[in-house]
Amino acid sequence: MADVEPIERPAKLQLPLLAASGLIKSFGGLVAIDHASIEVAKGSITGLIGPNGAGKTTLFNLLSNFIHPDKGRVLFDGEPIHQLQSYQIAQRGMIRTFQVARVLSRLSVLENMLLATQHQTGENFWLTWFKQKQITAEERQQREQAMTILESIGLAHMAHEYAGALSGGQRKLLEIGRALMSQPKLILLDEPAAGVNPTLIKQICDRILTWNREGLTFLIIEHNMDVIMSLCDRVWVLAEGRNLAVGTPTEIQTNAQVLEAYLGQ
Ligand SMILES: Nc1ncnc2c1ncn2[C@@H]1O[C@H](COP(=O)(O)OP(=O)(O)OP(=O)(O)O)[C@@H](O)[C@H]1O
Repeated sequence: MADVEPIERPAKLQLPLLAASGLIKSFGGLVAIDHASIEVAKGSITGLIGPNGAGKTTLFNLLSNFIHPDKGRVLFDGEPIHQLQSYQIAQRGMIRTFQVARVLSRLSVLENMLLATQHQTGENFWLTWFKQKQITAEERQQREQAMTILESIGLAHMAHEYAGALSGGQRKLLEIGRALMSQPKLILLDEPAAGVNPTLIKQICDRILTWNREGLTFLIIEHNMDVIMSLCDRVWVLAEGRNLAVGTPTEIQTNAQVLEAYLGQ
């Protein structure tokens, strides 16, 4: 019998890492998300833009199940996620950050990083008794991982400072660093450049590009168009809760409807 070539499965490979369709979400009488869809290709840096109040953060909340849609569905890595809690979604590899970075000010920078670690043996009382050696090794490994990430985001020298001492931009970096601790597949970043000085914005963008080259996928909400232009492969535009356009940054930049939506504001 002739050798049989292994069958490739391009269909599976081409599945978007994150795909949402037909999403609707109302708050009282206000339809914040109105039949919106979005796809994030594996390995991409995808942008989500739109005028103020367009529904970007609400869409993020729906994608990560922080709030539940009235209608529509979200698939992460090919699986529906509507029945999962936010922490279970995080365990599957999708982590989000917030417009205002959520760091614990009274904990050190390093402690903030360690809070993010998942599946810790030390969380189980009995294992704590029987597996003391393993816990110590695990904690050491997590501290090393945290310090490596802090190094890469330029915060290693502040590891033992209170997180409350960080600037707004440094808090954003810490939040991204903390997201990396659980080795996600996809990070949803809500305005990583907002309120951050230009030097730090450049540093954040460089880091995002490096992590992306290492295999991490990003979906980014951002008002800073330079950031969108320099980072994104594909950009989705939302206006009044609806999909307005999707394309490359250059296509979006010259799209008449998009310009009108922004200027109309
Ligand atoms: N929990 C809520 N209750 C009531 N209305 C809400 C709620 N969350 C969002 N909205 C409304 O939904 C609409 C979309 O808000 P959202 O914050 O998603 O927009 P956005 O595109 O992220 O805006 P921005 O760029 O200004 O952050 C707005 O009109 C907002 O006031």
